[in-house]
Amino acid sequence: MEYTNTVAASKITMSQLMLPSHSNFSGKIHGGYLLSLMDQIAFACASKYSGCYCVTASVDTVNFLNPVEIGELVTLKASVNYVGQTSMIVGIRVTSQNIQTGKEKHTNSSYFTMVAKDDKGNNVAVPKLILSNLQEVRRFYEGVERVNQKKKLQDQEKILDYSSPQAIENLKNYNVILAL
Ligand SMILES: CCCCCCCCCCCCCCCC(=O)SCCNC(=O)CCNC(=O)[C@H](O)C(C)(C)COP(=O)(O)OP(=O)(O)OC[C@H]1O[C@@H](n2cnc3c(N)ncnc32)[C@H](O)[C@@H]1OP(=O)(O)O
Repeated sequence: MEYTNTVAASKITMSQLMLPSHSNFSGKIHGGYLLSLMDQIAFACASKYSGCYCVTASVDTVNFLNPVEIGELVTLKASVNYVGQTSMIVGIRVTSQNIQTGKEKHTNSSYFTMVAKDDKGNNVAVPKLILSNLQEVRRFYEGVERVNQKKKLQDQEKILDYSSPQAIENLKNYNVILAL
């Protein structure tokens, strides 16, 4: 029988009350703490989907859209959006709610690439992803695009000769002073 799983089966929601011990010097919740929560839910989501221990291979841009206050309830939602052979892209959305007023704000979103491992630490194949609706199809194609963009960026980094006369000349378009 084919080794499969659904997006729905990968879904996880996690909520946590923000305590004073999670705050930074300005009294807001520390961004690093939120990143750690995002890594935890990415791990849980990928492990739940694949049935394996998983490691974080990469974290895409994480924008901090709104500060989180002490006493707010932070909720993270995650699902597997894309699978390769051994990797999975987990989409994560973070919101924060003032419990007294009920007012909710979107604080972060990001995509974590997780890789499944076997007991010996070797990368291992993940289940084929069953896409059950058009939203899941859209998210899958967004994952395809992320993988392609990353490959393109890696190729460009290999091609760029930063010491070429053109590259040196081009620096005048930036806010830098060349002092070699
Ligand atoms: C025993 C039970 C205990 C339970 C206890 C629970 C504790 C619960 C605590 C929870 C807390 C959270 C826990 C989080 C888990 C960590 O925090 S893990 C720590 C941080 N991460 C690491 O240490 C990973 C270290 N790196 C590696 O292991 C390997 O380099 C990697 C990332 C798996 C890549 O494997 P590789 O063999 O070098 O490379 P390769 O075969 O080219 O790539 C394999 C796949 O990864 C993809 N990939 C590789 N690099 C990248 C990249 N940079 N970007 C995107 N994709 C990539 C490839 O495209 C490929 O995808 P597929 O085509 O197979 O789908």
